[in-house]
Amino acid sequence: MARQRLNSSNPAEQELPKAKISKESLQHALTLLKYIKPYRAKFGLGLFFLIGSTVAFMYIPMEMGKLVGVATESIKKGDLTQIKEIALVLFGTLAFAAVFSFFRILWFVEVSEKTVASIRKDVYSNLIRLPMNFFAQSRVGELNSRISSDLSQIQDSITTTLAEFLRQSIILIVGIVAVTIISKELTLFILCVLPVLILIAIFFGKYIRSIARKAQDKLAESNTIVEETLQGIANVKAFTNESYETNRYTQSINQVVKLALRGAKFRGAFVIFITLGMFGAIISIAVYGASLVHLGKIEMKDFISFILYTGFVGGAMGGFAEILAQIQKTLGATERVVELLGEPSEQVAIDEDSYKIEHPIKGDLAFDRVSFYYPSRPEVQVLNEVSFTAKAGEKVAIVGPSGAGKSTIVGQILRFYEPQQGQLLYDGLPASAYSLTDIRNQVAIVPQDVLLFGGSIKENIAYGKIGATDEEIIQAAKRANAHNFIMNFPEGYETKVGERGVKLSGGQRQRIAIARALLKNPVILILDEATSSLDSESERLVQEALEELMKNRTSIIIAHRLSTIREADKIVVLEKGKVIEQGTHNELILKDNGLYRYLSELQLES
Ligand SMILES: Nc1ncnc2c1ncn2[C@@H]1O[C@H](COP(=O)(O)OP(=O)(O)OP(=O)(O)O)[C@@H](O)[C@H]1O
Repeated sequence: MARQRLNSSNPAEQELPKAKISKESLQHALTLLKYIKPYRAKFGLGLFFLIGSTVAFMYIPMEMGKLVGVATESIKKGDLTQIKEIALVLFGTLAFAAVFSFFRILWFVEVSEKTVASIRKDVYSNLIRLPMNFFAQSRVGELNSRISSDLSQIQDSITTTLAEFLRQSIILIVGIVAVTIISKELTLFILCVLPVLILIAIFFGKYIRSIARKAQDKLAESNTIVEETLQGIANVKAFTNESYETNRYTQSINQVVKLALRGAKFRGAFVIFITLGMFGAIISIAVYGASLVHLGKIEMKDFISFILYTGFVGGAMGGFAEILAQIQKTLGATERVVELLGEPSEQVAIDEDSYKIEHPIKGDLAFDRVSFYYPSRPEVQVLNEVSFTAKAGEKVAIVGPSGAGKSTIVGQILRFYEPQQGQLLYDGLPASAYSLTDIRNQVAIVPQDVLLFGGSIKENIAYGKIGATDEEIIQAAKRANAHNFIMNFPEGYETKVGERGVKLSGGQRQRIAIARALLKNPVILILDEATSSLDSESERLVQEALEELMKNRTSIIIAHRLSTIREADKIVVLEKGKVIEQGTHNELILKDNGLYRYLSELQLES
């Protein structure tokens, strides 16, 4: 019978959308079957043991009936031998079924774990190679939870749903055959009554579950209030909005209670239905059967077997609704996973060899009339015929108001997106002449917001060069002015950072990122200057480290503070995706009505 979620405080199960059972959805499911293939022998054995244990269980009612018959006779005869024999057979069957069930579970779980592990690995390695555009259009958190719930659903199906489907089918077929052999009359009677009652129970159950789900959703909503307000507690306090938030939470909780109480009424009614309807039906069958026994139409032992088989058949009929729902959910999950596996990925290598540079770049970079819009927003032309060059070893700054397209230029250099028109040239050759991996291996970025991964400082620096030696890491940290502050932590380079580790200041994080970039030793360096300013000591340390990093390589600096780029070999001024000025600081500052001059004056004033 369908599992019920009766109480609003039960943990919220993620309700996965169901898919129609169609040729297409079944084909998707078949695509994933290739992952089971390596374990098909174990899977086959599991199936065999499943059939074995189910058939054994189905034999028990027959023997139980016999036991009752023999018991009646033994009173007359005064002999217990037959009872003992049947008891032995019953316990033997139980033991057989138990051992078979053990192996069935063991093997099904092994097959499902290994199968889903290979699917997980493939999904992840495909996901991580998808183009940026995919991530721009999907919400990463949602994607993550979707994949994990979809894969759990598939795993559940291999372990449980499939087994249950087979088990219940066997029970249903064997059960109906058994009751028909015992008494056609009684079978006809139950086949008229049972399906109707079960259908009512299924619909009733569904309705109750939908109310429970609404209560769950409401509860989740109220939890969001708690989460949001605790995360933004400083805001709540600063605006003295404690009572406003308390009211909002109270209202939300009251709605949960209202829905839960409504659900309770239906649950109560459901219990009435089960008591009167279901048990009433069982009693009716028993009374009808007893009258048949009385009339000598069936024997007592067959009557007992009949009642037991009826129980099994009823259970199997009820169980099918849930199994069908699970199958539909699995087909939905399969469709989404197959879709994800089929997304075209970028041509990047993900094996160890991918770190070898096949086609070295000297460092000349040129934008040649590059026009670009994000595929998700084709109506906004973000770069409009952008052209500029950076010779090997030069420092080129890109400046411009917010939204001018500076970060988009960074994305272009890293080849996150293809321009719709124009091209990028590396050492005079079009970007298409290089593999993506080669370009990205020779470009490094020190971003505005430095993301540190959960792990040690050492691991975070080594991210610039996987497999770097301790000596190389320390050297990079020293050159990045990071060694001293790292050594001030009791655990030095082993200090844990990231979400669960120590919090590093903005300047410290930047120096870690600089060390990372130094270790990567790129030909082209992109500096996305942080907008938030650092205190002067920190600023000096970061600036020094950056100077060290920029030595002997082409540097593209996305500058927010114009004071830092006076020495640049070239400044490219961008406005609404167009290059409107370019030249050195001294050239641009002399331009009357020039945007650079205007922006410089604006910053000087502030
Ligand atoms: N992934 C994206 N998808 C769609 N549009 C985007 C995307 N990223 C940026 N844009 C849009 O492209 C334009 C340029 O953005 P970009 O981030 O390149 O500007 P920016 O000069 O770096 O701005 P800021 O100085 O504020 O960082 C903006 O209109 C922005 O809304």
